[in-house]
Amino acid sequence: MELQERLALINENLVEVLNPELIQQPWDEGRNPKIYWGTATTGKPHCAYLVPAIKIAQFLAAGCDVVVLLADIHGFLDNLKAPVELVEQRVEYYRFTISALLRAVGVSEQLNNLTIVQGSSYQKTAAYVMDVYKLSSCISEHEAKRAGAEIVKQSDSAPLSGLLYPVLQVLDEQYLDVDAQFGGLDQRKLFIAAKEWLPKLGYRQRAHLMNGMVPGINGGKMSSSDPDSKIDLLDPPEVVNKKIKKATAAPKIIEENGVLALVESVLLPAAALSGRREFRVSRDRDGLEPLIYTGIEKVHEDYKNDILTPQLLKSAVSAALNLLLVPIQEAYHASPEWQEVALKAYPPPAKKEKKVKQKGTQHPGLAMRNENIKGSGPEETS
Ligand SMILES: N[C@@H](Cc1ccc(O)cc1)C(=O)O
Repeated sequence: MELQERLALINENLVEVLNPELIQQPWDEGRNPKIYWGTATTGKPHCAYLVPAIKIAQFLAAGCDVVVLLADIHGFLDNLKAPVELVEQRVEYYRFTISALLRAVGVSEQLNNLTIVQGSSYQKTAAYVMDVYKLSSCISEHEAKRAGAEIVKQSDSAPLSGLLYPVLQVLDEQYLDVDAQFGGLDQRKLFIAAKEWLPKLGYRQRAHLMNGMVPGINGGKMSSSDPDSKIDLLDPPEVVNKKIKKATAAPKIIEENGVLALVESVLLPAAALSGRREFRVSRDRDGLEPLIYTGIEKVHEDYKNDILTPQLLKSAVSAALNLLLVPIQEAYHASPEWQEVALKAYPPPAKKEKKVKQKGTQHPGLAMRNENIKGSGPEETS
């Protein structure tokens, strides 16, 4: 592949790249650029994870070396989104899910230029920990807070660990020995911090590659705590169909349309990876020829003109998404280990006892017992 072709594949669908020259430089020096993507092992990965998975497939296809970081320590640094006692199971759940996800977009795990690394495997070494202390002493509390503002959950009584979160993420670039970090646009403040902070310890700056955020299927932010705003990778077809049917997709309006966003950032690029960039909308029910799209521009145009109606769009998106999820769900159902880890990593909420109406003085102490039952379920994560 020509260099220009490789760079085009790396940059496809990215919204911003900082220091792009650092991607090309390794090739000039006769080696492959090494790019990493990190994910904190918190809530169950959902459909939006298809976006980084597709980018990773493209980086590999362009001849880059890729590291996927399962950031387990980050999982609890951020407000205990993954409670400490569940962290190990969450990493295993992510390992199964991310591997299946990558296979679903055509990445073979046998590739020797793809490595999956668990954060705690090196983030507890003496050298790394010493660098955490050193870096913490050269940046201000304010800078650490600003760097994590869009990623770390903000609250009035935020734990100190939220300030360490960006420090560790920045050091990961050095310790994973990469040329670039890839992530969503929400990582931007942290990426800028990495550029500024690494040289303070005498380490080199890295390139940063950012993809746009995929809106939730309700048009707003995709949130793990609102099950209707996102589609779980293991949601069976009927659930996917139901969620998409309920999704916001105003006729003729392409802005904030989460269903159209799925076509643009997931379905078309995934189809391209499998060899044919095509999004097909069946119109059998109306006895018409299918609409076949090879790019998002025409999809938008037809949507604005109501040739592609919300109803047609939704059923085509459901069908294509379900097809993409088949291999992931097959892998899950074929793996008792994965199923077992799912239960341990995300224990079903403890059943709440039925609240009994207080009946005056005949039942003393009841109010207090009911108070104690409150909040006994496991942590909600996002
Ligand atoms: N900040 C990333 C996770 C991450 C953690 C550590 C890293 O080194 C890189 C990425 C997220 O929001 O999911």
